[in-house]
Amino acid sequence: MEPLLELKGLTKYFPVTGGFVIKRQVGNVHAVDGVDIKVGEGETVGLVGESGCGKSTLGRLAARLYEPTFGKVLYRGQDISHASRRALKPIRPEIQMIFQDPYSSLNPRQTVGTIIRGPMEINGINPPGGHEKRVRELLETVGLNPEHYNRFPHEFSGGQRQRIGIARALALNPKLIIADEPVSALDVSIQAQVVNLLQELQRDLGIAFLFIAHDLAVVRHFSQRVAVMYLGKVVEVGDRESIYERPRHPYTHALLSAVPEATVDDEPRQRIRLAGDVPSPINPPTGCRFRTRCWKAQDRCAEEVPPLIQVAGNREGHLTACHFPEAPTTHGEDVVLDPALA
Ligand SMILES: Nc1ncnc2c1ncn2[C@@H]1O[C@H](COP(=O)(O)OP(=O)(O)OP(=O)(O)O)[C@@H](O)[C@H]1O
Repeated sequence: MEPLLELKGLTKYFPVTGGFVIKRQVGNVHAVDGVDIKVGEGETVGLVGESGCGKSTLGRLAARLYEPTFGKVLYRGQDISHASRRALKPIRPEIQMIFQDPYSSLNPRQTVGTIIRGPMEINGINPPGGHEKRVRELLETVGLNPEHYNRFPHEFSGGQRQRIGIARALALNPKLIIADEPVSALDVSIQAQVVNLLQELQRDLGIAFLFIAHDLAVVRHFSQRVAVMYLGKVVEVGDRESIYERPRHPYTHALLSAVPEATVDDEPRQRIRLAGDVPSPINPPTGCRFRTRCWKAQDRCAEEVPPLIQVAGNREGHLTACHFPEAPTTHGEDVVLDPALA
């Protein structure tokens, strides 16, 4: 079946300018570099990686808030990579974004009712029974009291404000929500409640999600598939079990080692401390971008970009971009060990 969203070789460079008097371009920030991701109808794909690896840029490209430098954004098979504002108009309501900081994305001078009905009014949507009735229904859907229609954002807690942002995104009956770190700013106890709400929306309304987070623990229960990003590239992607139980990329291992409950063969993972800092995306390392921090790196890693492929021992659909992947764990019966890797 055709995916709802397909990103093909998606690339975004931001120009870096220099010079005091005459500004000229001296380089590029390689924020997103040749990313392929598919999101099926009603599916949740988690996108994880450290700060600065390009997750937000990718989310904005997918929502076509940014225009790609190279590559394609296909929505229901239609190439919208360079579509004009007018051509995007009918698609915009179907792709909504929710952001990390609910407070800054809500106008403090508007009531909750005005905030949530705004997108319907702008898009000329007149629900049966009127806007107010629909807003009250949406407040209920996201677990808020419909009687709070006339309240202002400052009267709500952080978690409740994120629910207001979610209700506003739902007002246009989206098919895809790009959630950019939607729970990172919330207390840990509140995070689970908001993730549960998103999960209910996915189940009850069939909404697909591209769920962006910096740690693997948050996306674990919610995502059917997970893509791991490092310095502008996807280094590993696969279904949830493959990523959490049989990770092959050293970077995925390092990220998982920071998740307290993650285990391999019921043994807790040893914490992996990565050497050095993430290199600059202005001048990323040649070959494999992770090699400067990788304990397995060899000469080949500096010379050849590892393709994102199904390396020996991976299950169908589990792709890894590494010349020297970690051995698959013996966790599952169906893992075929490559003698060269065992
Ligand atoms: N508008 C811009 N102009 C120039 N550089 C940018 C712009 N937006 C992002 N970048 C750079 O692109 C790289 C990727 O940024 P991005 O915000 O996409 O990463 P991220 O993984 O979402 O990080 P975070 O979790 O901290 O938001 C960073 O080096 C960032 O500084």
